[in-house]
Amino acid sequence: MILVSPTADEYDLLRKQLLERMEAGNGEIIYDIGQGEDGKGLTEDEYSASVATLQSLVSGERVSCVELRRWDCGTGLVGQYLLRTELDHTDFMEIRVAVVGNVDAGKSTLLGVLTHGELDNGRGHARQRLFRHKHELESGRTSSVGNDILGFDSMGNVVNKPDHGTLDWVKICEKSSKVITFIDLAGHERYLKTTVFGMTGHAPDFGMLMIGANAGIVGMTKEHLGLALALSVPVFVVVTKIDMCPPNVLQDNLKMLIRILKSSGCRKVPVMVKTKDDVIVSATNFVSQRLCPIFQVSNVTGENLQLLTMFLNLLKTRMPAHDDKPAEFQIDDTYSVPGVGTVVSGTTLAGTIRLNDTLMLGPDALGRFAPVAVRGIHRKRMPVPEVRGGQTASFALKKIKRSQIRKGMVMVSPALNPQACWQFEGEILVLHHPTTISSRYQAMVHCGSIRQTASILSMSRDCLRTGDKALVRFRFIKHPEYLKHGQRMVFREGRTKAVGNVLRPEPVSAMRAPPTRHKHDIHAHTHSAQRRHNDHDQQDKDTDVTAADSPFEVQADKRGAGAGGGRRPRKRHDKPGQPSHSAVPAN
Ligand SMILES: Nc1nc2c(ncn2[C@@H]2O[C@H](COP(=O)(O)OP(=O)(O)OP(=O)(O)O)[C@@H](O)[C@H]2O)c(=O)[nH]1
Repeated sequence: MILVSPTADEYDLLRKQLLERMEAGNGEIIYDIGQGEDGKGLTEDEYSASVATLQSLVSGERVSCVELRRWDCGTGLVGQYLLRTELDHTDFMEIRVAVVGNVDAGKSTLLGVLTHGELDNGRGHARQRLFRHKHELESGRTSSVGNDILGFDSMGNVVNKPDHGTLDWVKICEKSSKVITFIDLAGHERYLKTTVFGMTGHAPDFGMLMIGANAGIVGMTKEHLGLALALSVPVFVVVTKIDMCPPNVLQDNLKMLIRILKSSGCRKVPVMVKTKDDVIVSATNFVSQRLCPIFQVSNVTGENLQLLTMFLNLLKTRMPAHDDKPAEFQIDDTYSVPGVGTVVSGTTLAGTIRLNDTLMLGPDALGRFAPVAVRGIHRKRMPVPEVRGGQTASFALKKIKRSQIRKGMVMVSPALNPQACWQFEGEILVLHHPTTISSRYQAMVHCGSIRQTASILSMSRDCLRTGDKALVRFRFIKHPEYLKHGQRMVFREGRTKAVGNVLRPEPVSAMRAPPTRHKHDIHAHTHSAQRRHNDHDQQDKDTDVTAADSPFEVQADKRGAGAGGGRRPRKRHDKPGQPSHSAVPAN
């Protein structure tokens, strides 16, 4: 009610609170009108007066104010407004969405339709623009991690305007207040390594799980959903091809989807998004990770695509900027650009990196870091003077060969005195393994943009089966890496999958030779870990997210199966994954 006719003091207080909220919300908030302390709505006049006050509060602040919805709550009018900062043309908010789902679910098609604003013909017309490799064009299958962008202005309008079928990224970024980067991950099992790399190395804020309406939950769908859950990436589902699916098949597949989402392995609250109100409610509650909005769309008729677009416009990044901390940038790709030289792309995990800053690049094969100057910065191909935590970028580097840089390396502030490690201790949970894992077992560690085989030196248990959790000491087999406590990791090889956290990197002196392989003792941890594990020493079945039947256990800790086989609810032990980015050629 205070918005209706505030006194001068109240007005100042409202303005102060609003600007604080805008800052805390990284330049964007949803403002409620009419829901006063008495719980009553407003009359028409009161509502208009409140909106006028709100507009006056943000005037002079370069903030857009757009009505999202207004409705009668039974006792009067209430409404919600999107307040978004109008950024200057070199800056924009950045949201990364990993696009996953089985082959032929329509991933590339949906991205083509969303970013080019032109519907598909059902025979692969829209996806043509997105393919990056010749063999993809021929087979229609995505094999590499691709990126596409969708820009929204401060009013929430899409700014993508293809010119003769091609999009000018710089123009999109200049006009945008918010840019959604879609990380199009391969759907085929053969490219699972790429998919996992995309999910860990490109730091998605959200996962968009695509399902073909008539195919339903097939192939890699569960695997991809499981991966997103394991990495604590909130997921929304887009069911495509509703134009060509018989209603009974669609209903059966939706039922199956809901059953899986609600199962003890997922513990999600599915929400069918059918109206604008559903979009606003789901978008505003989405970061909580519990909610799983489901959209049913057609890329051919365009049905419900406007709801999905509105949802994307309202998404907010999950990645804290930490821009007052020392700079940290993780490299997920390298390029050689004629006339520019070596270019690296990746994600700024913390701090602010400015043109001509000198950062420490490493670790090399001996674990060393070398100073390197940043000669050019691009965000989504647009030259910018600086990049902040949470943002992806490409840097042009001087006097360094591309061959000296590999994915997984970092560029960090010299103040961090970075150390590489050959070995580290992690706590892992085995999601699936056909038999048992023991010491010396080797598999690929994915951690941020690091992707390297590591072998198990020792474990807090003799062997590990599906569903087991343990402290494990790993050693990289090729070169040392830069790791940090708390980083999320995936350990996988074929159908074997484990997820966990890095607990203790073991830095080595940069110049010392790599340690020889020997079994290390981690008995100090063994007893307490063993005690914990005895608690939930349990069944080794159905942790496999690829299992075809019944609810699956993605988080796998199937401890606590009570009498009669019922499972008690359990706590997620996961923390949000470490961020990263999408490989964007700099020029
Ligand atoms: N009728 C109809 N066809 C669609 C729709 N969405 C996609 N398609 C068609 O489905 C086929 C597969 O779509 P893609 O976009 O290549 O599928 P994908 O998931 O990207 O496949 P991968 O890149 O191999 O992972 C294409 O022929 C599309 O034209 C839709 O909503 N309706």
